[in-house]
Amino acid sequence: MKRRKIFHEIADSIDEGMIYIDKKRRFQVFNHKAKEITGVIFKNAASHPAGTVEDGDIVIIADNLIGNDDGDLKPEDLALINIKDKNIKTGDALLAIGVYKNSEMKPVYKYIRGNSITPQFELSELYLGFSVSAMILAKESLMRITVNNINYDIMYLNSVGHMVIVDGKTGQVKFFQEKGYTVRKESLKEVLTGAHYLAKGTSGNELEVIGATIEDIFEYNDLFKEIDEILVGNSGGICSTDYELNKRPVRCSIYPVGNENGVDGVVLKIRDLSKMEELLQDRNEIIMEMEKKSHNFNKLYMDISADAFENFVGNSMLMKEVKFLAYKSSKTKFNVLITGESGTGKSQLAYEIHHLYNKKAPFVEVNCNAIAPNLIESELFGYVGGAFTGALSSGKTGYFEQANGGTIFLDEIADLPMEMQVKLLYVMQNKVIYRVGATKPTYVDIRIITATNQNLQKAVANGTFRQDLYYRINVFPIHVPPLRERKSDLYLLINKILNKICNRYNLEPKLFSGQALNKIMHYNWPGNVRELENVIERAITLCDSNLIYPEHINIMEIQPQTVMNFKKRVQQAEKEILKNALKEYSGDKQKIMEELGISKSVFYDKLKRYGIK
Ligand SMILES: Nc1ncnc2c1ncn2[C@@H]1O[C@H](COP(=O)(O)OP(=O)(O)OP(=O)(O)O)[C@@H](O)[C@H]1O
Repeated sequence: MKRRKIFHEIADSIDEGMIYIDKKRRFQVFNHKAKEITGVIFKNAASHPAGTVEDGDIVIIADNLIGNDDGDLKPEDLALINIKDKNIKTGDALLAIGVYKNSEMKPVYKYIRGNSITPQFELSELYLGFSVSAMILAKESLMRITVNNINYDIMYLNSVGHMVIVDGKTGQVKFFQEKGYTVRKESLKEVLTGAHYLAKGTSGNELEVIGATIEDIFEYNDLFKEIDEILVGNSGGICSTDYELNKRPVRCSIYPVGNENGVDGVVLKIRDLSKMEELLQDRNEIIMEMEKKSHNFNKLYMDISADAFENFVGNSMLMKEVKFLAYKSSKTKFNVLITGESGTGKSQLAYEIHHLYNKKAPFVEVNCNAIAPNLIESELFGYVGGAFTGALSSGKTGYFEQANGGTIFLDEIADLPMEMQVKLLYVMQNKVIYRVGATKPTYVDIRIITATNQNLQKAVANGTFRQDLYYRINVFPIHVPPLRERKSDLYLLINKILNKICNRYNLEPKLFSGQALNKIMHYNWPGNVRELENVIERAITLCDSNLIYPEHINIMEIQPQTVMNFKKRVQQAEKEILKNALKEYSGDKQKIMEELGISKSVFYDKLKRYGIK
């Protein structure tokens, strides 16, 4: 017994969260630091005794996203403080002061659609003689409720419902929200609807965790799934992996304890990552540092300047090879053929080659597949005035002339019609073009880069692509490998794309939470960088704060595009649009129908078909 007490005291003296879970999934050790990190106990000076909300108490609420991280609060629940406003919707941000279960006392409140919240959203009142205010500081991710000049702050990552209860007669603060409300079962909704809350700041009323099971204390999530795997011997433990616990970011290491007969339990070590944004920032900087070093390495061996390929990231061996070839080809005017699956970065690479060669010269990109066959000649080579019915009398410059002195990039070259293939070959051999209807040639000085996701050799064998043209364009072939063959590039790509999209939409920089990053890194990306880009763009649109969570990453629905027929793709896009609209307009169906311009019957039919609730 004595030994056990000493052991607990030692555990409490460690400045790192330490928990031991036995084979029956019960907590046997839960040291002081772990209790602090998970919110079982508090370090704050402020305190209040245990109790419940009572009629006549003043309730002050700050909630940045009704229905999220507040115990699933519904706008109707606000009737408990006499707010019966049908315009308040789930997803709104709300500040409110009212008296509990008193239909005489007028509440004061304001609300705003959650996604349009201002940097400082504030409500201040002299309410029943007490000076009270509530505010949401979105930039600082801070909610502050002030009662008689004392601040009750709560930081949030994504969203949280903050509440302070004041005794209506004495003005004493009876309850304030703190981190760890989930383990203590003290969400805004639970306490507002009468749940008993524990004391804070006094040791007598501490939540009892020793002997409790995982589910008694926490919401089951990926961390506990991993622990269960280790307990049954399916996994050997993990080191420094980021998870969420109580909606708080934590970094965990899990070690199995046991002998040759099996696992007896696990030791879980946790570190608070509330300052995770800083950590992620640090991590990004380290990666960038490594990237720079690696560029320097390249410089030594390949003479590639440090800022080359700024927008074409990838440090895997395969990508180094691609960059090396691209760099070499940029030093010459050879025709380059870039092959690779759809969305792997062929167009981007073509631009990089051009840019390295001469960034001031024109770069004209043409998708051979996107121009109607009867227009392709006049689009590529232009025409003289009156060349055909409907032609401009002044004539028109074609893409080749526009690219004169620079690069023309012919994407999807395999789709160039046969008769145009002959003309292209002529241009390549003679460096001249003929505008449609012209009798005199125009000289052009152009580098031609072509790309395809098809097998051109096969096309030659099938007779759909000219062999002589194939040899002409294929002087310098570069193959861009699919993502599945260069997984180590994922991290760099994710960060590059994230910054690119935030810049494009003029958004504050965003970061991935540890689990979000895990999710995106562990998905088996088939081959497509564009697909990755789409997922990141969607996650950015769905995420309201500057941290992206796993639920914003919709990858289970992605299917390799090549095996999806047209109808399926349309259905997937429809489903996506509906889900995003429901989120954006907080479920306001009337508004969504108006915005999307669809009738009620079509709207409900599609909701039903796609199983959207
Ligand atoms: N290595 C990379 N670094 C940064 N961004 C990349 C990289 N590769 C691709 N991208 C981005 O992914 C998207 C798709 O790339 P791109 O359009 O170049 O693919 P593609 O192979 O030409 O596609 P397709 O020919 O099938 O239309 C682009 O937005 C591009 O900027």
